Amino acid sequence: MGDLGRVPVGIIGASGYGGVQLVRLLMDHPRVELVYLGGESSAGKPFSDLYPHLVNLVDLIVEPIDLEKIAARCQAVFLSLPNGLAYQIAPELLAKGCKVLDLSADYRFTDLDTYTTWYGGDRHDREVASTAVYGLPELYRDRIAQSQLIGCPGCYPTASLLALSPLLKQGLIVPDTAIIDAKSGTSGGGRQGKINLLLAEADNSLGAYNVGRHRHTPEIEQICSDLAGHEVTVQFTPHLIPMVRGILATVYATLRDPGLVREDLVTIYTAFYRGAPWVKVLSSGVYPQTKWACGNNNCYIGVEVDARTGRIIVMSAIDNLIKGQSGQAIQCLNLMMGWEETLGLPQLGFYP
Ligand SMILES: NC(=O)C1=CN([C@@H]2O[C@H](COP(=O)(O)OP(=O)(O)OC[C@H]3O[C@@H](n4cnc5c(N)ncnc54)[C@H](OP(=O)(O)O)[C@@H]3O)[C@@H](O)[C@H]2O)C=CC1
Ligand SMILES: CC(=O)N[C@@H](CCC(=O)OP(=O)(O)O)C(=O)O
Repeated sequence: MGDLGRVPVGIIGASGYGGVQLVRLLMDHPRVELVYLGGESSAGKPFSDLYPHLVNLVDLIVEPIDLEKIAARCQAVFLSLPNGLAYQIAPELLAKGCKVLDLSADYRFTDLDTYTTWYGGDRHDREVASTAVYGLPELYRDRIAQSQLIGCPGCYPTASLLALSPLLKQGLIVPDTAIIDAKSGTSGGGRQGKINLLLAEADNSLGAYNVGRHRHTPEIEQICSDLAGHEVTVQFTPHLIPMVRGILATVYATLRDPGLVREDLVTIYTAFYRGAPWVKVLSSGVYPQTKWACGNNNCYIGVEVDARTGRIIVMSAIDNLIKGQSGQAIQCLNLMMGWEETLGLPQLGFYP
């Protein structure tokens, strides 16, 4: 234990966008002491050299990844690494008594064959992986609280699943009619240099990518199937949009009962998310903007019914780096530690 009952926590992969967002949120968390930041190419550098605006605020130096030392110092460890690394690290940390929150895809799948089909690799950690819980608190709050290993959801799945869950759980839509049209800011691609994320490429441009084959599709389908109680397929199309932060997912599906109107759906969504402090169901006729979610841990949801086509349209807006990543992981840590689910997380962001 650190001082004054604070829990010592570390981040492996602190230099990336997810890592620095975790640093910023954990710095202000009242029950956490940030004691370790780890990395590969950034190891040895003061963290404030990587992010100079944090000078005098974060005085930690990025350290090499030595699991023995990390486990001796940390009670909980966030892994904010590219896919395929967490499963080489998490088993040892867990064996040494750490709680592990992985932000990559490594522990999101109940079926590891699905994982290897989409992500490759050779999983030797099947027993450990079977103990992981999908870190979407709005759906798996109790299981997260009991777990030592959390596979935090991807950013697109978070926005998509929060939009779809009430419909699937209550059998309100015709199976397999869900279409997810989602748009992400460029920070979703991380801080590594990628050509499509250059300003000259992304600015003034909007386009789809990985159409019909994005790796978040099986992740979304896994949770949809769990909610519906039968296999569900979805049509998911991601787009890169010229902004830095935020995701807007617009979800279309055919209603089983064409008599349902917008007000019915608002009532259903409001009831479903009662007790979920980070989901804001908007009033009838109000649709979310990504700007509202920017810098906070909220997911804003607006619903509409088109009586002409018999379809429901649900719009869901999050900050990909907070509710879609670091904030959600901290929400899970809060549950694992038995703290308030809202502790240390921002209610307000940048919007006036
Ligand atoms: N960006 C987003 O909106 C979201 C991202 N995610 C997931 O979160 C994870 C982190 O994403 P993000 O922060 O965007 O990624 P970045 O590319 O910004 O950062 C990657 C981090 O991983 C570290 N790293 C890379 N290779 C290695 C290695 N071989 N060994 C050890 N450390 C390594 C880097 O450290 P160093 O600089 O020291 O080399 C860096 O800190 C990914 O799995 C991503 O898919 C999930 C939801 C949303
Ligand atoms: C804009 C952009 O490039 N977004 C990323 C999604 C980031 C993410 O959530 O990825 P993980 O599932 O690996 O955690 C992408 O489409 O690959």
